[in-house]
Amino acid sequence: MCEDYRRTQSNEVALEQMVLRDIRDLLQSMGKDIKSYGLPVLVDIYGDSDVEYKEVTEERQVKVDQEHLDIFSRLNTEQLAGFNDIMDHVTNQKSQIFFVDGPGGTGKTYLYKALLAKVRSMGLIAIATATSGIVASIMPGGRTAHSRFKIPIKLTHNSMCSFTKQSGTAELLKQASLLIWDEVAMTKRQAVETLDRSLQDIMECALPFGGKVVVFGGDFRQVLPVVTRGTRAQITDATLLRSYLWEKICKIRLTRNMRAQTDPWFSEYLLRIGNGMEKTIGDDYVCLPEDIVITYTEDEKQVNKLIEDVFPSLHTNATSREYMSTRAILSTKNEHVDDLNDKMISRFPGEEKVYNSFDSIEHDFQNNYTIDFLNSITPNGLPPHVLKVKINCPVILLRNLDPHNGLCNGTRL
Ligand SMILES: Nc1ncnc2c1ncn2[C@@H]1O[C@H](COP(=O)(O)OP(=O)(O)OP(=O)(O)O)[C@@H](O)[C@H]1O
Repeated sequence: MCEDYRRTQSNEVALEQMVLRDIRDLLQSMGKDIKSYGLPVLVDIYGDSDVEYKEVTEERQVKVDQEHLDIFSRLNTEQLAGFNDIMDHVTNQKSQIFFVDGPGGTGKTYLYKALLAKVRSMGLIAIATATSGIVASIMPGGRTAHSRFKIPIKLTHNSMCSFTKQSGTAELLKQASLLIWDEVAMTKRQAVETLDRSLQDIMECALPFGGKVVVFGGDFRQVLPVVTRGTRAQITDATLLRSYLWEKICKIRLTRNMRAQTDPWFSEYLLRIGNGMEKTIGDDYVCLPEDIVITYTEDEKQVNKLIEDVFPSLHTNATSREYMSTRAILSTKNEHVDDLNDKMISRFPGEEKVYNSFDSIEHDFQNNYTIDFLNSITPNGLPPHVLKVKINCPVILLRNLDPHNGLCNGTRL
């Protein structure tokens, strides 16, 4: 960064300020504050107020795609009813919370895109958020809910979002006509309740979310909030379903699977599993139909068959974007993912580049953890000690590097 600026700026002090400004912008896009990192002081020539209202300017600059405006004419009956109801509340500034309830593939994201485009095309502010960075990046101007609303990591029954009433975030929220939060089923209800309290505070209005039109979406058949070592009852208790807000929410139900339209049997089968209606063995296991199963054997043969079925003729197709972006092997455990990655990368054509991580332990004066041991473990969210890559092989980010430009945890490149 510094070297880039050095070409046009020789004054060291000015150079340092330019780099600091860039770092501040990057951190701000991830909802963080440069002041927390002990860096040299940034002398802001524009003054603090300009910086704070950057959130509003940025939001107003989100482009409205014609393609997203055109979605309106393609909405199915259920989506259209939801769209009209929400837009009625937005245009008439009537306070309401909605929950778009639909199993995977019923067009929830499709509906949000239509709403965002419509509200923004009217010159109003619509805020798009999701619980995970990857889903947030699918919506134009999308950000994770935690970063956009500055929700604290540690939540209690009376916690508040960490923005002040005078901040740019507060100003943005005050001006917003519509707030969307997707994948809310994965979020602890305390996070949603924190936003409710904070909005009531900044709007000085005792209505839910300070009188805003808020659209939640998600699917309780999919992933639920993570409660470390939590029991089933504790996990259920952490969901929005158990919040005081739930009964105040207007539900919009989507039932028509738009993704699997060509395979109605599969979409109905998925729905039966999600609704707990498919026969189970023991408590949790469902019986998969034989034609979608590769029988397990101890040797490597079946894993190789799985790879060949999903990635046929890999050598000839490895450089095809269409081929690589339309297939994936999912696994429930990281150790299986590492194993599959190893096999896939050795099959992938091209020269292999190997990168090793540098691991060390702080304050381990007795040398309890040897380097070999550190190298042998792959903690959640970190790549393995030996990372092998090849030109054109897909990679998935494990960090939110630049969410504003779509580089989030989970982005596939
Ligand atoms: N009315 C529609 N007309 C045509 N295509 C649609 C319609 N609604 C949704 N789709 C398409 O169906 C697919 C699934 O939609 P979408 O991703 O919005 O579903 P979702 O409910 O958000 O799914 P998930 O819960 O898995 O994220 C997408 O490819 C989308 O473009």
